[in-house]
Amino acid sequence: MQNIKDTIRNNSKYLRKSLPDNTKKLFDNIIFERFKYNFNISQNEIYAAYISTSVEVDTSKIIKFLINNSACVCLPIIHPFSSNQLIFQQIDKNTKYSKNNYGIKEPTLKKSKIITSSNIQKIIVPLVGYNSEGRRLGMGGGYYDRLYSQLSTECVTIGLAYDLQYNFNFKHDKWDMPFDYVLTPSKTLNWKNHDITSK
Ligand SMILES: Nc1nc2c(c(=O)[nH]1)N(C=O)[C@@H](CNc1ccc(C(=O)N[C@@H](CCC(=O)O)C(=O)O)cc1)CN2
Ligand SMILES: Nc1ncnc2c1ncn2[C@@H]1O[C@H](COP(=O)(O)OP(=O)(O)OP(=O)(O)O)[C@@H](O)[C@H]1O
Repeated sequence: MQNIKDTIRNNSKYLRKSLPDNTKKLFDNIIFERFKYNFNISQNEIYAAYISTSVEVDTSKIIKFLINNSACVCLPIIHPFSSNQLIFQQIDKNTKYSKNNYGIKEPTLKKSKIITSSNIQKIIVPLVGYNSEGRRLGMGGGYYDRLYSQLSTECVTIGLAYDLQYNFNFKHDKWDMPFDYVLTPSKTLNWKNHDITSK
């Protein structure tokens, strides 16, 4: 039997998929504008982002913007043997890419470019759903939950989402990643002083 979290996850995935292409493009642009408005990028600031799939908020403009503004940008790679762990790797114009087991594009592993997770200053995170307390529901692999305990306490967590990804019924587990910000087409949500006992 499916548990409640999986049912909510499937429902949010279904809603996310239902956005018409042109609406999605419009929303992605608004979220990009919101990102530029809310975050001042300093030179060499270490940003982690993700390469979006066709149903996720498009990150391509944000990544280009960060690079053009001299941030250090790193992207996740699924660890080749340590299960459900992510490695972050700095990208530049010479970076080669391959697809992981889920068919998601990621940088091809190059040891000299790995960034230690505790050095990430701001992290842009993919999500399936979020709740009113700013907790994240992901794809179900626990990748970002495990990562969270490796991040610095100063690291700013930023979710990018469509408004329909808000889920009133999602009762988070204690390990679910807390967001400092979630940017949606209609709002910039900000949770200050998260009451987190798991970190
Ligand atoms: N763009 C992006 N990159 C990411 C993540 C993400 O959510 N989005 N991840 C966040 O953790 C990690 C990959 N985690 C994943 C965990 C499970 C599935 C998965 O079950 N995929 C299904 C099909 C997708 C679906 O059901 O919609 C499959 O492969 O059968 C995919 C990715 C790392 N990179
Ligand atoms: N810090 C952790 N250490 C070990 N296991 C964990 C940790 N966090 C979560 N898990 C395990 O990972 C599994 C998936 O968790 P969950 O359903 O919350 O994933 P998710 O956040 O939706 O996925 P993802 O982060 O990959 O998008 C759960 O069975 C949970 O027990």
